[in-house]
Amino acid sequence: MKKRICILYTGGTIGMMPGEQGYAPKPGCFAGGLAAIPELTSPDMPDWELVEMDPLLDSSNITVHEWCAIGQAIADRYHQFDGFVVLHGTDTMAYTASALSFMLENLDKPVVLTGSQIPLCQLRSDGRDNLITSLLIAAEGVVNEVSLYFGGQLLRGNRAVKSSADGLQAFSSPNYPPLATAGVDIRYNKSAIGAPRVNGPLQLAKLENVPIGVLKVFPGIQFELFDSILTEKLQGIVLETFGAGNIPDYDGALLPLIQKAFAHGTILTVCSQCPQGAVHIGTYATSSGLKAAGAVSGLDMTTEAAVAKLYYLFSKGYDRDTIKHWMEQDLRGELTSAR
Ligand SMILES: NC(=O)C[C@H](N)C(=O)O
Repeated sequence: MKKRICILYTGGTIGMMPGEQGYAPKPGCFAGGLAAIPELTSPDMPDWELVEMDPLLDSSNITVHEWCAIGQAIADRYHQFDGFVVLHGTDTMAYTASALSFMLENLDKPVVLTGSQIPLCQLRSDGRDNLITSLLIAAEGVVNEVSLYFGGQLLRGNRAVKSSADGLQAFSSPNYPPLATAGVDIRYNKSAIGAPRVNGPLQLAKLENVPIGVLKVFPGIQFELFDSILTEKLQGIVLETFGAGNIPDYDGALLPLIQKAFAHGTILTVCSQCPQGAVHIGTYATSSGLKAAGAVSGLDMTTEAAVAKLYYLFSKGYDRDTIKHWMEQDLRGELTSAR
C-alpha cells in the first residue's frame, strides 16, 4: 500500500511570489505551483495531500501561536497519514522544528520540515529537491522524529541552525551528526537516529507565550543598560555566553543583575556563542558568578532549542526547580547529557 503524507504549507520562500514590496506568500496559489512539478505524481512518490495554513507567513512572523496551529494540524490528522512534511520559511525553521519536537509528545511518525532559499516559481529553485526528498524520507518512515531536510542533509530538528543566509545548504547541526544524507541514494545514519521515545498515544503539548528573553554578551557590554528588562515578569532568559560559558565580570556589573534575576526566580540558561561544543559552567573564574546564581547549563543545546524548551517546560506548568532540572536533561535528543 502506498504511504500517505500530509504536506502542511505554512509560508516561506518556497511558495512565495514576487510582489511590490518583495517576495511574499500568496494564499491559494501553492497548489498550482505543486501541479507544475511532474515528479510529484510519479508512481514512486507516496500519495500526498496539501493543507494550506492561514495566514501564510514569512517565517520571521511565526510566533508561539503558529507553532500551536502547526502542532494542532498534525495532531488532528495524525491517524490519517503516515508522515508529515511541513513547508516553512528558513529564517525561523530551526526554532519551529525545536518547538515541535517538544510539543509532539510520543511522536512515532516522521515530521520533516523543509523549505527553500529560491522560490519554486524560479528557474533555479532548490525547493523541488527539498520537497521531493522530504516526501520520500517521510514515506520511508525510518526517522520517526521531528527532522529538518535541506540541501541534501536530514538533520535532527532540535539540533539544526540556519547557518547560511544565501547558500543552498543553509542548515547545519554542529553538535550532532546528520540523520541521513541524500546523494545518489538516501543514506540513513542509523546510529544517530534515536529510538522512538513513545509512552502512549501522541499528545500535543500546546505552548503559551511565556515572557522569556535571549541576551548575547559582547566585549564592552554595559550590563546596567539591561537592568530594566530583568523584571519579575521575565520568567526565563537564554544567555549566549563566550566559549564554555564565560561572561565578562569587569566592574562587578553583571553579578548584581544575575542575583536580581535569581531573586525574581528567572531561569537563567547558559548557552554558548560557539556553534560547536558545550557549556561547562565553573571551569573558568569568569563563569563562577553564573554558577553561584544557580544558572542552568544549556550544555550543547542550540539557542533555538533552549528557547523552545523554556517555552515548553513553562507551559507544562512545572515549578522552577523542576524546570531547572529538565533544562539540563535530554528530552528529545536536543542535548548531549553531561558525563
Ligand atoms: N528562505 C526563506 O524561506 C526566507 C524567508 N524570509 C522565510 O523565512 O520565510
